[in-house]
Amino acid sequence: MISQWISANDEFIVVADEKYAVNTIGRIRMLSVGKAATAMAAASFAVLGGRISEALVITKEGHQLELLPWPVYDGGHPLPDERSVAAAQRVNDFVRNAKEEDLLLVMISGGASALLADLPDTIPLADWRELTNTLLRNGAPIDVLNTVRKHFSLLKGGRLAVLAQPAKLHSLIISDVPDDDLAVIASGLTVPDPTTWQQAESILQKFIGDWRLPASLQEYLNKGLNGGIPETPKPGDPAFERVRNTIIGNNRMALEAAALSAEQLGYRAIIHPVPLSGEAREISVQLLTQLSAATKREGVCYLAGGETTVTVKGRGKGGRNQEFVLAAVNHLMLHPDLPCPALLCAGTDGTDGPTDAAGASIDAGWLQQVSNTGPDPQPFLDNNDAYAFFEQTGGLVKTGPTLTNVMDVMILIPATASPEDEG
Ligand SMILES: O=C(O)[C@H](O)CO
Repeated sequence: MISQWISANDEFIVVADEKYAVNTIGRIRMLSVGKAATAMAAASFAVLGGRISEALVITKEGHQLELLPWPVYDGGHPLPDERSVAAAQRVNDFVRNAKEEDLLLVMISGGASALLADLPDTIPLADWRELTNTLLRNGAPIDVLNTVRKHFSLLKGGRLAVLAQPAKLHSLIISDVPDDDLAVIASGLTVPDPTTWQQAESILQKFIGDWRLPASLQEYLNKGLNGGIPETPKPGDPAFERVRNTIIGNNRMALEAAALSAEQLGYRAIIHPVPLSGEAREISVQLLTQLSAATKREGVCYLAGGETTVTVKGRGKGGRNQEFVLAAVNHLMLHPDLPCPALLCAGTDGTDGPTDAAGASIDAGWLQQVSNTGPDPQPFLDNNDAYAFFEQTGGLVKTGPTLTNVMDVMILIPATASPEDEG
């Protein structure tokens, strides 16, 4: 994707629809952050090579690529850790003190919000981790989570772009959020932020449940609400006049590529019209019921994308994709009259929750065997322990890090469907 969006000749560096005249720009510097950071950096290097005078790459552990000519640092994910604090400091040092003629290329992909813990001085990392964990476990969707992140931050919510002034800044962005909302992806590092302290407060009231905000966060919130901490920069802020943000990849592109593959295999591919969102176990059953009504269609492959959430009530291990498939298994076992489709649900980044699996998959043969020999999926579902269930039954999908990140993909082939070409 990068090579479609960046090109260079003796006169111009072209980034998306922006032409930067070589004789007017000084240094070209690059910051790449997120789960796709190393792949994006390597692809940019392939196009721009030595024209990039300096680069900083921040990614998740295990998402490294060898042979990058620049330093690559890890941050913690899904919960930020000390590495995320150091990474944020590095980013801060890297982008400030820019010169007017500099061009800062920023490669952004999902995961960056946790990889950078750009916390104000008064907020200890431990408090921040606890808050992030609580919001995640209580099923906060990404736009909600990132509204909070942007307000307790030194770089998010467009502040990185403000820090980089007066340089020209161009971000190329891979979206891993619903509707490709620029202000939500990676907490909108280079995008003006329409959200407010008041919204952050209502979200906290709604999503932290019985947990009490630690004093450091409560004090910071109160200060924000009372005007003691400036709001995030808003749309229309002149600081963004020299800033461009371009989305170069998203979930829809992955679904279209999957549809093409399915059609090459002889299926008729149908892309689900709405992105998946909501509680994984509920959406899974809704979709099964809806699509099983359509099982008379021969040779169909349904594809859906999006990102569900899990409200964690148990103590098990899993991720939203594994829980989605586990809920389907449970439903199918409770309704043996329903034909079992082939179903796969996985994160395109290769990681589902805090596990080493991308997701899970089942088919009729697998279900038959598990129905005969157990275990019963219900207790695993009650304990949010999808990983253990699929580990025992052989349903985990493991790809390892894919070095990209465009949310999740679900593939469902109804029981009666078969490819035109059996081969
Ligand atoms: O990093 C993040 O904020 C999420 O992956 C969404 O982009």
